[in-house]
Amino acid sequence: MLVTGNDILVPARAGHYGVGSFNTNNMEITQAIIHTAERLRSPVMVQMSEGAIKYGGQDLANIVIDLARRATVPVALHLDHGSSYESALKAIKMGFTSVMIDASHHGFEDNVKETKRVVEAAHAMGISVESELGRLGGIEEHIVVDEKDAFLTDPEEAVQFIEQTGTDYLAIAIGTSHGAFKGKGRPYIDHARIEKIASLTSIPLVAHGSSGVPQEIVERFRAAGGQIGDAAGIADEDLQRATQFGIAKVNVDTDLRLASTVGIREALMANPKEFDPRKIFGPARDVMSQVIEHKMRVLGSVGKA
Ligand SMILES: O=C(COP(=O)(O)O)N(O)CCCCO
Ligand code: NA
Ligand SMILES: [Zn+2]
Repeated sequence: MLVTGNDILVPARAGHYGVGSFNTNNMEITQAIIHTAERLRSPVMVQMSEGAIKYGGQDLANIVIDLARRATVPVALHLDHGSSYESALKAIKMGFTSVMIDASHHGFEDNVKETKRVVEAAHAMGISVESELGRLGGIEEHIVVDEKDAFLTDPEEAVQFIEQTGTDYLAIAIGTSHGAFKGKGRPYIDHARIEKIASLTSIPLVAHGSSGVPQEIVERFRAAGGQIGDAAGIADEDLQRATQFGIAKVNVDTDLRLASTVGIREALMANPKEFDPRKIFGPARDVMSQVIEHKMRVLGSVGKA
């Protein structure tokens, strides 16, 4: 069933488990996400970035909404990294049940102002809101935040921000970053900071940049002709620990990008004569399902629906 982000995340925070919020850009990714959630009896969030909306538009949103409506587990459709009030409202008009307004690149006051505006409008329409305080490293889609500007979320500021905006859930910067290169080897996750913020707040917390970049997938990517440098993601045990202490929504995009590309490359390498798209995109769906299953088990959301 199609539900709001709060319907999924409030129980997750209370139950000390995480729920994956997976980015989609086409039908096969959407099927892998929702069918795996149904098979494992797991709630799930499907998210589209502004780039995905540009790429697939209402066509893609309708695929998600229809699969979500027919799903036997709770599914929310979430706008990832909404960059403006207009973008958030447009997504709600498209049928999204959860929207992020990411004004984390502004100063505190402007972030509060921008976020508050979206919260008021979204709540008037029964839609949940995610906002962000603090800056991840890596590339935040439309913003390049290099190491020195990347700053982690201040716990006291988080309390103020939540009170002043009414945000339903809050993305915090705790050491993760977007993309396949999250740090030399194992990225540093500031667990003390997560636990401090969680002890001062009661709303679901969000971890961006939470792909694990499994080495097995990276090796298969290279073996099938892919080129990638020293890729590293968040360790399973770091993610497990974070979900025990307040992280309820966990964003995953890179793992699906790598998994789908592995499926496609392996299919084409195995049979150069193949040109049936079902034989090329089908394997992508299968590899993504395996990666999604692993993530749901790590987060503890299996059987929670
Ligand atoms: O936080 C994330 C996903 O992070 P990750 O790159 O670790 O999958 N997202 O918000 C997805 C969009 C960012 C570009 O990938
Ligand atoms: Na998001
Ligand atoms: Zn993100």
